[in-house]
Amino acid sequence: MAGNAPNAAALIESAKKAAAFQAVEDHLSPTDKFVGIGSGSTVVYVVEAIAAKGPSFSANMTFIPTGSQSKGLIRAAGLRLCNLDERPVVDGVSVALDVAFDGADEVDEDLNLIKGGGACLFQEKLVAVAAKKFIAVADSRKQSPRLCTKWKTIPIEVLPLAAPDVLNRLKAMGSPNPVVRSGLPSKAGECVTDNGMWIIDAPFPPLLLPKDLTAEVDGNGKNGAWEIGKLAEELVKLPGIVEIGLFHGFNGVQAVGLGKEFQAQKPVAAYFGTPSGQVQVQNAA
Ligand SMILES: O=C[C@H](O)[C@H](O)[C@H](O)COP(=O)(O)O
Repeated sequence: MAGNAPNAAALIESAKKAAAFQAVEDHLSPTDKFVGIGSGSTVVYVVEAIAAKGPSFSANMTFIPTGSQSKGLIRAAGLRLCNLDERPVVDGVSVALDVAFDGADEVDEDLNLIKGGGACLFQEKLVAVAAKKFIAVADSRKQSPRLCTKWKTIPIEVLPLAAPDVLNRLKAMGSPNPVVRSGLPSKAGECVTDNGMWIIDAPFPPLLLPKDLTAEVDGNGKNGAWEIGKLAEELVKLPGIVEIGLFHGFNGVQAVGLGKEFQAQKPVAAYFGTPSGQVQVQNAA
């Protein structure tokens, strides 16, 4: 019955769905109050999984979006919506999200992420760092030993006015051909983000982890090889860059020990659906 075999696109969709449903099952507790909902095609299944639990499960939950797509998903599912800046303040601090779920374009072996393939990286990072626990959901094509191996560019959100200078600076840092992302085929001209900014896609050679550094390789880009943390540090210093699609550093659980709550960009776990229907879970060490 080869004619009835699911095609590759259908297998990818079912892989995303399996990852999302398993992640929600494992990490959304009935007692959670504030839940971050990311952007992209995999997160659609996160919302589906939450809705499938029935209205009583989420009756006491409030959902925080990462952009207009995410807002629409929350509304369409009949879930309670609250913008990031509108959540309650307790003792002078906005309450932390109990958990946030989001997709990823590439995930390395230390759970660093590239995000922004759908131009939503800025609000996604704000929501991720506001969460005690961040969970990535994806299909297994996104798994990679080092970032910029499969997804070869870093999405960078920039002020449109600054784009020409940022492009020049990125070239000077060793990015061979950074480009402003086009809005085509759906929009003529540049891709404009939910924040009114543009996206630059900057290619870099595969990014090193701290453990890759040696006396010969210091990861500062001089030989074309950047270590993630060093590159991120240089990029965010560039005037005109609003945010970068590298999610790196430490996760929410480690952040508590470091006294750096609201600064954790990395997930505590990534869920990858495979075309064979399995879900592989990559937990933080
Ligand atoms: O800007 C978009 C987001 O970072 C997405 O979460 C990311 O691109 C992954 O999207 P998808 O689940 O469609 O692969």
